[in-house]
Amino acid sequence: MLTEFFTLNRIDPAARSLTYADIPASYTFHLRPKHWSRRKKGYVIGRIVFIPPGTTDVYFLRMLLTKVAGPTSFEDLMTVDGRLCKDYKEACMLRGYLIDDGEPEATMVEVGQWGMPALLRSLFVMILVHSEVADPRKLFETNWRLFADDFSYQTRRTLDMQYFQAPDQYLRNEVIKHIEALLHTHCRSLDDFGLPPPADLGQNLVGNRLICEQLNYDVCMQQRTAEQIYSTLNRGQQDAYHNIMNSVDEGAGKFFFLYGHGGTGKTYLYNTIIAKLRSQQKIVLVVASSGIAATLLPDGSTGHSRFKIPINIVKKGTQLAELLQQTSLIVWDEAPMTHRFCFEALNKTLCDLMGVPFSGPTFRPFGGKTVLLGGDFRQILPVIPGGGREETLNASIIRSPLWLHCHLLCLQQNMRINHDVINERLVFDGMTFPQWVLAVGNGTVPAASLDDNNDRAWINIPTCLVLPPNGDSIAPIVDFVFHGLLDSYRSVSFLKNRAVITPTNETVSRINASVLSCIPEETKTYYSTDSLCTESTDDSELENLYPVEFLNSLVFNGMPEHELSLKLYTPIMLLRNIDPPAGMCNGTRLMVVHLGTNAIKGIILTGTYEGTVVAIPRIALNFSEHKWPFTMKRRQFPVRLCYAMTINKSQGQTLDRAGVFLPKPVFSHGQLYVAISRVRSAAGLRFLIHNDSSLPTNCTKNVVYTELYSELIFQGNSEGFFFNSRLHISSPSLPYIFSYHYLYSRTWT
Ligand SMILES: Nc1ncnc2c1ncn2[C@@H]1O[C@H](COP(=O)(O)OP(=O)(O)OP(=O)(O)O)[C@@H](O)[C@H]1O
Repeated sequence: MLTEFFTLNRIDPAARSLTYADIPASYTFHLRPKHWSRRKKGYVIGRIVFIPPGTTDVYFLRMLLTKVAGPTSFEDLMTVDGRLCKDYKEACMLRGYLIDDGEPEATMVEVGQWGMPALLRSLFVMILVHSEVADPRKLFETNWRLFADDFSYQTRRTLDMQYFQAPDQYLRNEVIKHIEALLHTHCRSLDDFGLPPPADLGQNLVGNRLICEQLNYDVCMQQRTAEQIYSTLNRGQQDAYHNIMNSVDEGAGKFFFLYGHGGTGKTYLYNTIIAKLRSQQKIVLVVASSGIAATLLPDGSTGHSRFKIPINIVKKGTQLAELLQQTSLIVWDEAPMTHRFCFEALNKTLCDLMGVPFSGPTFRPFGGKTVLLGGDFRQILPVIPGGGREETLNASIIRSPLWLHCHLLCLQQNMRINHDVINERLVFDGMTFPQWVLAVGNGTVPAASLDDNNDRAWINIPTCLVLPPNGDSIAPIVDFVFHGLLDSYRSVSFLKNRAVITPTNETVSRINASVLSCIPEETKTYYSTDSLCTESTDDSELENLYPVEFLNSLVFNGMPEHELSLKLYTPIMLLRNIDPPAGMCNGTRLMVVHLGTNAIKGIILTGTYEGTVVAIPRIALNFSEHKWPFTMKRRQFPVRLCYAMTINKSQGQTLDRAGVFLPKPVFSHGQLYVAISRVRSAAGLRFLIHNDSSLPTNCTKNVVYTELYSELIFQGNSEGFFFNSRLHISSPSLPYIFSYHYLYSRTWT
């Protein structure tokens, strides 16, 4: 009938004054052949099928047919002032049949001033259903935030996270779901009004506590922090900042390594980037290789615990998988001390989760996530039990295939060092103390000339830093570090700033026992209960072969002693990450303030949680070693006295007074550098060296795997600013890199 109506309008000028709805009053429709002819008698009222208001095309076609007189075709209906509209709705708009959204919009704004979100949602639906809103989608997009206020609040209460800002995507979806339910009560649907259906967001928003935790930040505070720190960044930090932020903003997914010696402001830069991204409601996962470094980062945790490396594989669909998928940036501090397999495992996990192939032209490191590793390769490298130089180097991230994709960012300006009189004084061979520390780290201190020894690793320690030995007594170093112990042994500030540092656990125990014996407090001894882990063996005979007394005598790396003797006010160090979010990490130092039967009460001495009082329970710890055919379980407080600590444990600690006791030389890369770089000034550092009588007492070994540095930077060819076709180096003073000695001697000045 409609086609014939158009035909009639083309041939009969009289019909052109009528609309489709009017035509039956003056014309009759014939079926064979189909056509309209002028009505000769009678009067008929035309009726067009009712179509409820909405956004469907037929609704607007119907509106045109009831209002436009004499159209000659569908195109003619859609043409307004000579312009062919894209659809009937637009034609209605241009012809002025639809009310301008100004009015619904004004209604929303007005009621928005006093109405609650639930009321606004109902109002919106009423307007949709009962008014002919020209563009419901636009009205929704401009107002949905008004409808969502109560969802934000409810989410915060449910999660008990006062700063949690539910992501827009989640809030919008909740609004859509509620509006859909309201429309159903009017027998209408979202589709009727061109509104999007609710998305299936799974459990990845408020259903996923891991994600919520990463969004529970006061965005205004983060923004202020980011702005404030950003304004103080030095040039190198700014360059690195923009490189990293661009990668996140553009979704470029670059892999960066932030390289700089201690004090060049790596942590400062991480903090700026983290605050900026968190202020934008982006997820940043912040981890460090050691628990102690993790406590220095905002909401940091250890890489192993965060990514469940290496045992658990992150399965798709789990909360952790969703968290990783939604992460914008991963920051990993102290990366050089982590085995490259951990990064490779993370790479595979992320590739798997992000659907990126592990190899080939479309491979993207870490599945296309921006990853920022950082640290100082002069420090301790991954510890490989029984491993030598090559095994240690092979475990470094530099030897990983991932390194070829790395963008190396260098920080060179030391922002920490005290340029005080003592530090500026020359200590050795024309070098000031800070220059000498870096030269030790770089392995560029001249070799000592020793009569019977051609090992060039032996170096002379500046004599002003060496204490004269007294037989094999440890008294000189203990006296230097704990000078005034009897007056100050209860003082937190005294204890937190000093320690003896030495390469092995054996010497640590000896020094601890010696200092403990001087403390005028009662000793309390805790004995561990040791057993064989039944799950580790089927051999019931093993229990007879290895009696409990034997297990009590065993000492494993990182294991608390069977006989743990403590006194009030002694400093202890945690040996396990028992509660990282509360600052109780492997390496955290505390002072004992109560020795209970089942718990030890302590005050955290350093880091973000300094001054916090905590309780430490006994826990069960499992240990195994290749040479024993069993796993041993020891139930004990996971602590050790820490008047002295091993060099490896001292990494990350800052001290005012450190005594480096070397009954034997260090044995691994970076140990001497880590030991001497714990202090801020030469005045706080002394050595006690027990060498064979054939060697001078100011002479010791410095183990530095220098090939690491050449592999770090000098790999491959040069390509403009880049040294390797894929290894990119960005540094404001790149030419200095060609002269290592010059570079590192410059950085302290
Ligand atoms: N741009 C800067 N302006 C002011 N102070 C800064 C700046 N950058 C760093 N600092 C300060 O310098 C000191 C060292 O910085 P930071 O701890 O970030 O160095 P780092 O490279 O992480 O050192 P480490 O490797 O020993 O942990 C800190 O006290 C920090 O506040």
